[in-house]
Amino acid sequence: MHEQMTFYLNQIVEQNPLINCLTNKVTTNFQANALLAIGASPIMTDEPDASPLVSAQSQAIVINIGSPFNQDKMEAIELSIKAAIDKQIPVIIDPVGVAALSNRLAYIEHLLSEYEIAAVCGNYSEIAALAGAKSNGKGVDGGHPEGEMTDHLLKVANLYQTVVVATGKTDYIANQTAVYAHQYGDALLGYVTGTGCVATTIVAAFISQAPTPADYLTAATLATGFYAWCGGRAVQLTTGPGDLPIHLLNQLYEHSVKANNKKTSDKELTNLTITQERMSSND
Ligand SMILES: Nc1ncnc2c1ncn2[C@@H]1O[C@H](COP(=O)(O)OP(=O)(O)OP(=O)(O)O)[C@@H](O)[C@H]1O
Ligand SMILES: Cc1ncsc1CCO
Repeated sequence: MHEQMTFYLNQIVEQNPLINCLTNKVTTNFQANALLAIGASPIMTDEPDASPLVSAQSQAIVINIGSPFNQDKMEAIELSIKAAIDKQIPVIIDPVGVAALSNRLAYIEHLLSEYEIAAVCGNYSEIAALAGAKSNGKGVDGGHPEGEMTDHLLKVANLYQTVVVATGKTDYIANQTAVYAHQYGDALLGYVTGTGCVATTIVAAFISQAPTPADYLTAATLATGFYAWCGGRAVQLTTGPGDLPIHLLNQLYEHSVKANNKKTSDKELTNLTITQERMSSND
């Protein structure tokens, strides 16, 4: 696990992957800074003319339908997805707001059905909504959906043949056959907007360095583990939500770019382990 984590973190720092984020106006700056902190290269485009061109040159693209979500954005999204898939560039979707708004749910279901999506990353309510469960979400918040989260993840993974990430108290990561889980985060992360959107961009950076699509599950599992682990450590250094993003960005940087520059093994990271939660929907 530690070797794989080091592989992905070093790859990101050394390859400096371009990650095009078609994202929302609330969290765009936080996402860009988090990508820079781990050694990736962010670009935020959501114009129908520019975005597909940038997507075709990127190493991964992020589709986040948080506000604005309008005709221009939808056009940019579909053209970008087509441009990326044409070049086998992974597409990662953050289904913001699908638990609260039926038109967004229908749109994300359309994207997942129509295109080969590398991963879909949302909070509990968003993933439950995609699984057709009663999600109890409010606005863009996570909430406590009915049913078992692992069932919801496996259902979405099987419906759309994709990797699924659900963030919350426990982060779950699944494909059609297995679910992984860890609890490295901290509830304080829920008091800062965009910590889930940032999680998705970190997943995109890791997936951009996956040797093959068969490695997307591992990449997403390592990404969420690394991110939540940095989040948990950041919380220990904060006095509240105000300075949490500062410490989170510092931790992301400390254990990626800075560790890579030192060329010595990051001993603190060796404590990070992630276990398999269950095998398939029949278990
Ligand atoms: N109760 C909790 N305990 C521990 N960690 C948590 C908790 N809630 C969220 N997290 C962590 O916070 C991060 C963001 O997850 P969350 O589910 O809050 O995202 P989100 O609702 O999509 O956020 P946003 O929409 O603001 O971007 C994840 O890394 C997750 O592990
Ligand atoms: C608060 C908010 N509203 C639309 S997008 C967004 C960022 C968190 O999802």
